Order: sequence, then structure tokens, then C-alpha cells
Amino acid sequence: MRRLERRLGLGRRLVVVTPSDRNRRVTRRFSFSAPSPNGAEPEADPSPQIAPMVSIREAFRRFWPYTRGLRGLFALGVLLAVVAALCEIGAIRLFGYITDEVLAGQNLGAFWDPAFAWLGLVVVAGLASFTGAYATSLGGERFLLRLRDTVFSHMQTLTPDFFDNRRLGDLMARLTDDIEAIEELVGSGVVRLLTSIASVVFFAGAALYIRWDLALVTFAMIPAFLIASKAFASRFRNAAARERLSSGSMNSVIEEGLANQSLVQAFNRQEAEAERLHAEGGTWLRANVAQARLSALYGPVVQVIETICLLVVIGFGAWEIVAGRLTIGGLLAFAAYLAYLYPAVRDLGQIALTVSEAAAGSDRVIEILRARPAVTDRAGATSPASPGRGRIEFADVSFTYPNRTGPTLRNLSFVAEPGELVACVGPSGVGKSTVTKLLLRFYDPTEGRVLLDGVDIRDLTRRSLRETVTVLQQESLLFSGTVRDNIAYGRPGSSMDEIVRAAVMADVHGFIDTLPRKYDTPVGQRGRLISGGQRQRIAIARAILRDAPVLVLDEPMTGLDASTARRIMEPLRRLMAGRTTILITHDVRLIPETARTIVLEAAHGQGRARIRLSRARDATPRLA
Ligand SMILES: Nc1ncnc2c1ncn2[C@@H]1O[C@H](COP(=O)(O)OP(=O)(O)OP(=O)(O)O)[C@@H](O)[C@H]1O
Repeated sequence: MRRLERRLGLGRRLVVVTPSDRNRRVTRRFSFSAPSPNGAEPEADPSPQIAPMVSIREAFRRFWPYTRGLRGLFALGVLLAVVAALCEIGAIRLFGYITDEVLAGQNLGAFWDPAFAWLGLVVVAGLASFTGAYATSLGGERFLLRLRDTVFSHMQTLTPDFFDNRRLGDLMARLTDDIEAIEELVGSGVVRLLTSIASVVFFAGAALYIRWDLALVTFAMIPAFLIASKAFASRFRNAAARERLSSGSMNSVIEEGLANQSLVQAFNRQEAEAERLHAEGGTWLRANVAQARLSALYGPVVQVIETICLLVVIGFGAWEIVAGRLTIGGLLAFAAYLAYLYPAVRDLGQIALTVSEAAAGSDRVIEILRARPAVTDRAGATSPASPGRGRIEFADVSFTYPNRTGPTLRNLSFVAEPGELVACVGPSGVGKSTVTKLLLRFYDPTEGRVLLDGVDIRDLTRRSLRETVTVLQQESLLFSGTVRDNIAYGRPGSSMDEIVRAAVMADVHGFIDTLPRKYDTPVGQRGRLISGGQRQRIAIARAILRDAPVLVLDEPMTGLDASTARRIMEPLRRLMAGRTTILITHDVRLIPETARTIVLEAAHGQGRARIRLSRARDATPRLA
């Protein structure tokens, strides 16, 4: 809304510069999602919905505790804003004095003292204003940092189903713009509210002091401001909620389009992507224009009320001057107080609109904070002191995804003994990767149990469970740091020797040696600056360094040509040695002879996508 205010010239006269005056910063990060081939919304994407509304009081109660430790800064902001307002009052008083005594009285000798005093007051007001704005900004920024950290940390605890059902761009909008909007509610918003109230009280008091009867006439108009802002506030909240939603959708399209540029260009979908953005941009435009219309209307309505007040004051004041009951200096000083009083009153009304916008943002952040992970640690869940031997057992496991009607896995039973290699094969979509998700406890089985070293994994903490299992995914995911950072991700705090040893075992050290900055060479976003095979070998080095007793290889050769795949086999064998390994693949040629194979079968019986899983059975081992 500030953006709109600036565009529409609806400036406000606050003594304190709030952090909301800065440009909103939106961080764009990479995506793991791909645009749908037909340019429409990807099928898996749920249609975005406006977050459930919470009352402003509840939003405030929820976020106010985050200001702990920062309230001193906000209080200082208010205090100094009040000091600045008092200096303004003193300066206006001196202005009235100079008008009557120096200008009307034609007495130059009376000029210097009030002139220096005026200058002094302006300097003090400037210092107070600067320090107050700085304190408020500092408090606001720290609040933002704290809240963003909290929301992001909470998101890290949520299970993949939360992210599967949301769009990355929208989540990023919540972590950036929406959190800033909340800051305007409980941080700088409170400072602004208190400052405006103090300004109203002081300037109204000063006006009363000069002419109480004239002041009362002007105060009679104040409720008109408040009624106008109340009438606008609820409409503004709805418009703001729509704007937040469409801003999230637009972010998603930009983020997906840019993150998948090579796919977009390879499929000649540039125009389709541009149209998709245009369509989302159009929705955003309409939501923004609705907000702008309300803001634009609010300005003139308030202007009319203000003008009526001023005309009443000038008319009444002129009459009083003619009658000799008021001096020109007195009238000018009175009008000057009004020039400060009305913007402060207007600002109180404007705060109602800002709060409405902030409330729309807080709805969306509260929705995230209320989300609970699909699986949590049981009370009394244990963390074994040392990693076990890695015996995995699926005991009569059935599983249905929360948003699906039919089961994906049915009565799956198999055992992987410590150090054993078990290959899990089956057609696409049969549920092979789902086995991994259950093993990592991203989901709990609908029926049956998954056991690690004889213990139901629900009795282990998720942290200890996941420390026991390393997953090497279809597409090796790297972060945008250096080669060293990406390998050390497997075990933070590893020494350089350990990193190099892992790289040697993963057969990637030779390649790293050819890089311009060796282990300190950046790999680019998602490792795009290096090849698929190199990425995969770095991921293997990462897994070697992690040294967990259980290893899951989920289609480790996908997307690699035959020679690259062959090159990876040896490091993979080294990685698998001595670890319980579940090798998920649909390519039976990759399965080593020593492996025991379980075959997942899909049965398309009655109904759509009814998948039946056969009991694990040994299949003929094939050569790698
Ligand atoms: N998060 C999810 N929510 C709902 N259904 C899902 C989810 N993830 C996977 N599925 C469905 O569960 C089924 C099994 O998926 P899974 O990814 O385990 O198959 P897969 O055998 O590994 O397939 P592929 O070999 O193609 O990778 C599929 O029908 C898939 O559409």
C-alpha cells in the first residue's frame, strides 16, 4: 500500500520515518518444479486459496511476543517522535510571536532571540527525528529477522506433503512481503500509532491553548475522519488479501519460468511462459487497482473534510480578528497547528488501512505457523547412542497418500539384513520412491510397521533415524556454494583431508583438481556449472562422508548416458560396501548379481489407479 500511496502522492506527515518506507525486498530462489508441458498450471498444483482470516487482535497477540527485547527501541522511537512534535509546537509558537511582535509590530530588535530559539528547536527536532527513525528502523529490521527465522525454521520441520501442496513462489512471498507487512502491524505500526496519537493530543492541546472555542469547532470534524477510514478498512483488507494471493502466484510463475529456463527454451515455450506471467500479472494488476481505487478515493474524501475544517477556521478566525479578539499571528499559529493536527488524524485513519493490509499478510504467515508436520516425534522417542547395524524391515506395510483414495502400497513385507543390497524394482508409479519416504518417516504407514534394527522407527526420534539413512536421489541436488561446501554438507565440520578422501573414493577428485579454484570453485545454482555425472559423483562423495549405515539409491543413473553411468558404478560400489543398501531402479541391468530383488507390481483392477503391491519375492539377479 505504501507503494500505492507514493504513486498516488498520498504522502503522510509523520515525524518518524518508519521502516515501511523502504522498498520491499523480494528474494527469489531456485525451484525444483517444472512448468507443465502445455503451459497450464502443473496438475499437481492445488489452486491457490486466500488464507483463512484471523482477527487483527489475534494476529497482534500472535506476533507481539516477537518484539521482546526490541520494545526499548520502539519506545525510544515514540519518545523521540514526541520530542520532535513538542519542538514543532514550540517553533509554531515562535512563528506566531514573530508575526505579531516583529512583523505586525515592526520591531526588528525583537526578532533575534525568537529566531535563534526557533533554529535551536529545529536542530533538536531534527536530531530527535533522526535518532527516533533510526531506533524504529533497527527494531523493525531485527523483528523482521527474528520472525523470518522463526517461520523458516518452522517450515523446515514440516513434512514434504506441506511443500508438495504449495507453490514455492507463494511461500517465498510469505517469507518476504507478508512478514514485512506484519512488521508494519506490530513493530513500526505501533510506533506510528502512538506517535500519531501523541501528535493529535499535543497539537490539539496547543490549538485549545490558543483558542479553545475555535479548537472545539475544528475537533467536531475529527469523527468524520475516523468514520471514513473505518468504512474503507474492511474493503481494503479484502483487496489486500487478493493482492497478496495473486502476488504469490505471480512470484511462482516468475520463479518456475526462470528456474527452468533451459527446459522452456528447449521446448520453445517462451511465449507460453510469457503469457502465463501476463495472465497472473493481469490478476495482480486488477487486485492492485482495486487497492489503488480505494486509496485514491480515501485521499480526496479526507481532503474534502480537511478543507471544510480549514475554511471554518479561517472564516471564524477572520471574524474574530475583525472583532479584535484574535491577532493575525494567533490565527496563523492556530492554522499551523491544524496543519499538523489533521495529518496526524488522517494518519490514524491511514493506519487502519495499513493494519488491514498487514492483517492480510499475517493470515498467510499464521497459516504456515499453524501447519503441523504429518509426522512428529512420539513422546519418549529415543535416539540410540551409536548408530545400529542398519537392519531394515518392512512388516506388512500399507500406505495411502493423504490426498489419495486408493493405497499406493499394500501389505509390503521385506527385510534388508545389515550390509545387504536389496534392489527394489517395478514399473513407474508403483511406489518405489514411496518406500524411501516411509523409511525416512516423511510419512507413517497407514498399516504395518517399518523397523530399524528391530525398533519401530516411530519409537526413534526423526533426527536419529535420518542420521542412520543416506539417500542419493534421482537428480543429485547441490546447493549454490563451492564444491567443498557441497561435499561437507554430508557432515558439517569435516576436515579438508576427510573431504578430499571422500572425493577420491567417489572418483571426483581428479575432476575437482582441474577446476580453476579446485575445491573452492562454485558449482552454480543447483550445480548447473558442472555436468550431471560430476554432480552425481559429488553427491556420492557427500554420502561417503556422511557414513550412515543405511543407504538408499533412488534411480542413481537416471539421466546419465551409458559411459557416465559406468563411471559411476565403481564409486557407488565403494559407497555401498558394508552398508545396508536399497537400490531403487526400473532398470534391472543395473542390479548387481549379489543383490536380492523385490518386485513391486501394479494391479489395475476396478477403479482408477488401484495399485496392488505383491509381497516381496526374490527375482533372478542380473549383472550390473
Ligand atoms: N506426495 C504425493 N501425494 C500423492 N500421491 C503421490 C505423492 N507422491 C507420489 N504419489 C503417487 O504415488 C504413486 C507412487 O509414486 P512413487 O513416486 O513412489 O512411484 P515410483 O515407483 O517411484 O515411480 P518412478 O519409477 O516413476 O519414480 C504414484 O501414483 C504417484 O502419483
